[in-house]
Amino acid sequence: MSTSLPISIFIVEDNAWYGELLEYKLAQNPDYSIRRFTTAQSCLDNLSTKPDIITLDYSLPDGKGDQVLRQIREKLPDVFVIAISGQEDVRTAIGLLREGAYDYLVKDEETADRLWNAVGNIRKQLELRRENTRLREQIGEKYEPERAILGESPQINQLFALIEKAARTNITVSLSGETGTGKELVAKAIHFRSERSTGAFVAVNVAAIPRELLESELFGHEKGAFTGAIVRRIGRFEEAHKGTLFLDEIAELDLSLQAKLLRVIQEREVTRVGGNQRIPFDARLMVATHRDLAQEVKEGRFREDLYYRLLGLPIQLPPLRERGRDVLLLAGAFLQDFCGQNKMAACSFSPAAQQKLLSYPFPGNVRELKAVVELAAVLAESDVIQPQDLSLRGSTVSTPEPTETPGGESLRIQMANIVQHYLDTHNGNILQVAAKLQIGKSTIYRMVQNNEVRLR
Ligand SMILES: Nc1ncnc2c1ncn2[C@@H]1O[C@H](COP(=O)(O)OP(=O)(O)OP(=O)(O)O)[C@@H](O)[C@H]1O
Repeated sequence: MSTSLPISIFIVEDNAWYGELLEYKLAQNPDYSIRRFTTAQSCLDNLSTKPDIITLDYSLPDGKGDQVLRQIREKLPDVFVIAISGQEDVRTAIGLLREGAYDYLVKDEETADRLWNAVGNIRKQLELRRENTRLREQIGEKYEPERAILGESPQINQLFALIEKAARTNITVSLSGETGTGKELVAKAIHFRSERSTGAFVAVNVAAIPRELLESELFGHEKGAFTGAIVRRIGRFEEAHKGTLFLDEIAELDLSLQAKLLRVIQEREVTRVGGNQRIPFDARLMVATHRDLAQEVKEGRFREDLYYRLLGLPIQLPPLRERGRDVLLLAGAFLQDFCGQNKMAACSFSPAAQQKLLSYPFPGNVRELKAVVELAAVLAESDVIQPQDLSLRGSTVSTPEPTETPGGESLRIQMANIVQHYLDTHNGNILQVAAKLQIGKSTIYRMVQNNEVRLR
C-alpha cells in the first residue's frame, strides 16, 4: 500500500556503508523522503525541518544514543525514533525505550528488513494521527461560532462576545432559551473554542432518559449493580474527562438526582452505581433548559444550592422572532444547503415569501425554520419559493390552495403519500424516514400531528 502523504526520515549513522544500506532499503518506497547524517550534531541542527522518523545509531562519534535521544525529544516530542545499536545489551535497549524511543533494533543482516517493517507500522500511526488532526481542525472550523452560528442581529453579536468569554475559562455555562434557539449549538461552539477542544463533548438530554436509567447513564455502574448490568459501564461524567459535559433539559432532573448531582459537582468525584470507589473527573459542565430555572427554584422543583452551583455564566438565547432579518439570512443559508445536498437548482424566496417568513413568530425557532425551508424546497414548483410553499402553523398570511397536479392530487397529498409509504416500510421510524427523504424530522412529526400521515 502506498500512501500519498510523504514521510520524512532522517538516518543518523556514522558508518557510511551501513547508512547507505538503510537508505537503499527505505528508498524503495517513493513516499519516503530520506536525509542522511553522520553526526548527532548535524541531525540536531536540522530538526527544524521536523522529520517524522529518525533512525539513530547508538554510538555516534559525538554523542551516546541516550543523550542524543533526549535532546531530540526535547525539541521534537512527537518524532518517532528508532534506535539502532551494534551491541545486544538488553539494558541499553530498555533504557532507550524508557527515554521514549519507539523501537530498538540490533545491527545484523536482518536490520534493514526489520527497519522497513517498523517504519511501515509508524506510517500507519502517522496516517491516523494526521487524520485525527484533520478531523479536529474540521470540527474546530465547523464550530467556529461565526461560521456555525448564523446571524447578524445585535443579539447574536452579543452572543458571539459571550461565547468568546466563556471559551477562555472553565466556568460552568448555563444556557436558557426557547426550544430550537441553538442552546446545544452554542455549548458546542464554546467547547470547540476552549482549551478542552481536543477532549470529548458529551451531551446528555436529561429529559430523554428514563429516571431509573439516568443515574447509571450519568455516573456509570459496576457489573451486577442491577439486573441487566452484565458489564461495567463508565458514566457520562467519566466519558467527558478532560472535555465538556453538556446536560440538556436540566430542569427535568428529579430531586433525588439533583442531590446526587450536587454532591458529584462539589466533590468532583463520581461513584458508579453499585460501586464504592470514588473516581475523580475533570469535566467542564454546561447545562441548558427551556424553563425559567429561577422560577423552578421558587416553586420548589429545583434545589436552590444546585441552581447557584450551575448558574456560572448564564447565557440567554433570544427567540428567532426577536432577531429581525436574521430569519431571512438563516432561511437563505438553510435553503442553499438543502438544495446543494440534494443536487437541486439554486432556489430563492419570492418577496412575498420573505414577508411571510418575517411575520411568522416561529415558536419552534431555528429548528422549525429549517424544517419549513426544507419542506418548501421540496414542495416548490419552480426555483423561486412562493408563500404557499411555506407550511407555517396558524399562519396569518392567507395561502392559496396548493396547485393541482394533472392527476388531480395536490402536491401536499403526494408528499404525504410518499412519507406514509416510507413510514410503513420503516416500521414508523421517523428518524430513519427523515434521513432517507432528507427532510427535517419535525416536518414528519407535524404531518403526524395534522393527521396527514399515520404511524401504523
Ligand atoms: N444561529 C444559528 N445558525 C445556524 N443554525 C442554527 C442556529 N441556531 C440553531 N441552529 C440550528 O437549529 C437546530 C436546533 O438547534 P439546537 O439543537 O442547538 O437548539 P436547542 O435550543 O438546544 O433546542 P432544544 O431546546 O429543543 O434542545 C440545529 O440544527 C442547529 O444547528
